[in-house]
Order: sequence, then C-alpha cells, then structure tokens
Amino acid sequence: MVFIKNEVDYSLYLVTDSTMLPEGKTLYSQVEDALENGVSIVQLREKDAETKIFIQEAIEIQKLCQKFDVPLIINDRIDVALAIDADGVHVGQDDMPIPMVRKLVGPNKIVGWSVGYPQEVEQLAQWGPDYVDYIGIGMVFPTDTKKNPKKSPMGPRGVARILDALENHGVDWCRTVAIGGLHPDNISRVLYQCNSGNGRRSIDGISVVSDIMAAKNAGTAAKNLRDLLDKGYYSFVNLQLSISTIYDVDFSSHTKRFLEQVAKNRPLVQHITNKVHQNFGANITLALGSSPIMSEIKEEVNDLAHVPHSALLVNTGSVTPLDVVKAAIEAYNCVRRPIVFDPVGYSATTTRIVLNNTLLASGQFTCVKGNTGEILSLAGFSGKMRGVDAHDGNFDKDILIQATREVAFRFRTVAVCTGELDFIADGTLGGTYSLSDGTRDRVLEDLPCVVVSNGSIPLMGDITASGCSLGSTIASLLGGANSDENPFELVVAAVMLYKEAGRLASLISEGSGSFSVQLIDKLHNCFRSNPRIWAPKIETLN
Ligand SMILES: Nc1ncnc2c1ncn2[C@@H]1O[C@H](COP(=O)(O)OP(=O)(O)OP(=O)(O)O)[C@@H](O)[C@H]1O
Ligand SMILES: Cc1ncsc1CCO
Ligand SMILES: [Mg+2]
Repeated sequence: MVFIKNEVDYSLYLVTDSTMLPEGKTLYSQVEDALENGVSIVQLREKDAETKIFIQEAIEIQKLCQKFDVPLIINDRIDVALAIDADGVHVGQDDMPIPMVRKLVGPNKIVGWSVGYPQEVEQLAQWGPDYVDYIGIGMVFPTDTKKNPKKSPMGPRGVARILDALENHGVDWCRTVAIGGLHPDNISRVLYQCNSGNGRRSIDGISVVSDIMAAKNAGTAAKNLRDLLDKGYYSFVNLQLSISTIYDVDFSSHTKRFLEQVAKNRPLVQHITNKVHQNFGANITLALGSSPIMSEIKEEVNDLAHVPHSALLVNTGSVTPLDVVKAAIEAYNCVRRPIVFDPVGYSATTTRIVLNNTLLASGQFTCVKGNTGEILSLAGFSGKMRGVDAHDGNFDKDILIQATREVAFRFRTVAVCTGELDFIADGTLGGTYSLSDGTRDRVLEDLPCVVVSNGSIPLMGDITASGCSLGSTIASLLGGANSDENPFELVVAAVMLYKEAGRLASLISEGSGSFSVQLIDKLHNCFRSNPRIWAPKIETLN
C-alpha cells in the first residue's frame, strides 16, 4: 500500500511492546482491538525480539493494518521494513543516520525520527522535505517504557519549543506526534498546552504504548483515547471557560457578586506557601470570608481537594518537598478545582527555575501570578532576578503586556503581572484545542488583556508577602464562585479588590507596619461598610 504522505493520520499512534501484554492477550489481539477503536497508525517496536520472530510478527500485524487501511511503521530495523515492504520506518537519534535510511527505503516510505531538542530541528531544515516525514517529540513525561532514558522529561513546554523551532525554520512538511508518559489523565492537557507560539501549529497526534498494550481491554483503552482526541475541549476547572466579553463594564458590581458567593459558599483555600506568607495569608483569606488551611501533607490533599468549593494556592517562595506539591496539583486538577500558582523568585537561582518549571509542567493552573521580575523571566524576556522582589527597573508597559500575554498563552492560563499597574491576560482560549492547526490563528495579540490602575501605592510594595496574599485573594474568589462564573473575570475582580483595599489602607496608615493591619481591615470591610467607594480603573486592551 502506498500512503499519500500528507494524508497520513497520525492522531492516535500506537507503539507496540510485547513485554507488557496482560494475561490472555497477544500482540495480535491487542493491536486488532486497538485498530477497531480508532488507532490510526501502528509502529512495531520489539526491542528484544529475535529477527525471525520479529518478521513473523511483522507480517501478521501488516495484514491486520492493511485490513484497517492503517500504515505500519517498523522501529529501527530497516532490513525488516524492506523485507516485508512495510509502510515506513522509525529511527532514533542514535540509530542509522536519516540520509542513509532514506536512501535504503526510497522516496515513498514514511520515515520517522525521534527528536528531543530544538537544535535537532535545524538538521531537519537542512535536509529539507525529502527526508523525514514526521518526528516523535519526547519524552514528554517520565515513563517506565524506556528502560534507560537518555533525556529528561520536557513537559508540554518542551514540546511547544520544538513546535516553535519547526515554525522558525519553516519545516512545514514535517508532522509531529508527542510521546512519553501520555495517559488519559494528562492527554487533554498536553493537547491544550502544546502549540507553537505563533498559534499556527499544534501536534498532529499522540503516541502511546502501555495505555493500550498493557490494557486488559485494549479496545476500550483505544476508544477512550480516541474520544479525548476528538473532543477538542478541556474542562480543567469547574467554572465557565468561555471567553469573557464583559470585562469592560463596571467591575464593582461583579466584585460585589463574587464576594457574596464567597460568603455563601465559604471556599476552603489550601495554601502550600512560603513561611513568610503563612500567617498573613491566613488572615487575608479569613478577612474575605473564606477559610484558609495551611497544609503540606501528601496524605490529605485528596480529602481537601474534595471539599466543596476548594481551591489551591501553590507558592514556591520557600521550597516544599516536590512530591507533596505535585500530589496536590494532581488532586485539584483531578476534581477540576482551581489552582493559583505563584512562582516566587522564579529566576533568582537555577534551583528555583528547575523547581518552578517542574511544577508548571505537572498540571493545569487556572491562574499564574507573579511580580514583574517573575513574569518577565517566565515569559523568557529577561535575565536573572536578584531575589524574590520585583526588578528595580521601570519596564515599558508594552513589554509587560506582552510578557503577561506570553505567560497566559504558554500555560493556557489567566496570567497576572503585579506592580504599580497590574496586567491580566486570559490565555484559556475557552478551554479548546485542536490537532494540527494550532490555535486557529488566534495569536498573542488577540488574548483578552486588561490593565488595572489605582494610583501609586508604594506601601503595597513595602510589606512582605503582599503579592503572595494577592494569590490568597484570587484563590478565594475562584474557590468561592458559582460554576457559571468566568475565571478571567474572577481574577480581574480579585486584583481590583486587592488594589482598592491597598489604596484605602494606605490613606490611613502611618507606615508599613500599620499598613499590613489596615490592609486586612479594608479587605474585611470592603462592600460591607461602604460599597460606594471604588476607585480602581480598568483599561481594556481588546
Ligand atoms: N507602587 C505600587 N503601586 C500600587 N500598587 C502596588 C505597587 N507595588 C505593588 N503594588 C501591589 O502590591 C501587590 C504586590 O505586588 P508586588 O509586585 O510587590 O508583588 P511581589 O513582589 O510578588 O510581593 P511579595 O513577594 O512580597 O509577596 C500587588 O497587588 C500590586 O498591585
Ligand atoms: C521574603 C521571602 N522569601 C522567600 S518567600 C518571601 C516572601 C515574599 O515573596
Ligand atoms: Mg511574589
């Protein structure tokens, strides 16, 4: 069979492994069940099989694939692929060089290559369109399938970097599948987050091994994956993800409504936060009418996530054991409860960059909030931070807007950048994703974005953990909201409310000490004592 190359369907790419078959199942029966339920391409990968057995298996699987009109790719063994006239071959970086592979298999076969770094894309560009038809990008997450992995997991952001490299080098002929540790609990998120920065391309498919090969019912497993691919919508939080259009109206009425919901629903905000922030953050949370719980125990994250109107604040200011934070992120994502992430001192040290990146790769966040230094470095715009405080420099407003949008887009989140002006961008794209064609030409400049101002309030920067407590405020409003509210509007309201409390507190404070106390009072009394006082302004960028 000759497949028209740019019509090959890479969407659900099964890689076989006979070493993990469950009792009573064969390689043949698993592949057959998978093909019946939506697998669109098969790679025979039998690292330990002897040649004769491998060929026998290949011939059997080939007949099966032909029945379903699905291409069969052979891993590594060019000789086997040629001997049985398979549809293509897949080789890794340490296998036979691509030009030799192409010379041996001829122009019509599908050639796939494993790619782990953006630099490898330069090589693809040099070879041009006649060499590699698709690349397997990975590994995305840790996996047991690779015995001695040479690469460390790249996460969705690593995949996005490779998609960027493909775009930058004009490698438009090459299709992509993501591979490594992909399972039903993370596939929607990978599809949602893996896009090139220009919005023009997303991955063409996902590649799975164990989820199908080790499944007791490979048919159900394949069907489940097929449904995720076709769904096009990732409902990661129990709120209304449609794109908000009403953020340029009077926000004081929204804020009042959100605070009433907090009062009624009494959200429980789990804080995994730095030691400096703990007491202040707990008091700010209580002042708003929500309940804080400072908990860093792995055993209870599930119970806490299941409490009605739970929300999680992850603040990496003083470092909590990674496994605890990851377990908490997983637990809240699993029940679709909001998570606010505050990457404190993101680029101050290499340790912090690695830690924050690891956590950012481990889940889906409803909001990512940072000061200018954190957001600029997260967006890849600037060098090292000196510590946990924002940059001293006065940054151009346009640069901060761009950085905030970049973070929002990359992490598919509502991003907040704080300072005298606060910038908020909505990168959630209504929770939608699609294979291959990126974000359907929606680009950074299209993301809804607002700038919140309320005059200069230097005292807000003069107390420690004021940014951290904005995180508590955002988490309280997100947690307390009814499910028909929109996360972007909730975050905008939280930022405005906090800014206004800061302004009112600063009017009656003698210095930073009394300011801390007054800030708590003002949040406590907002909309209770004098609902008419509301000064913050909002500038809508689109
Ligand atoms: N000069 C200022 N004028 C008005 N508001 C400010 C000013 N500086 C900071 N803020 C407000 O104070 C809060 C904290 O912002 P900042 O950028 O200082 O955060 P941060 O550095 O993360 O704080 P921390 O790490 O101490 O918790 C935000 O709500 C921000 O809007
Ligand atoms: C001072 C400090 N150090 C680590 S976290 C933190 C709180 C403000 O970000
Ligand atoms: Mg901060």
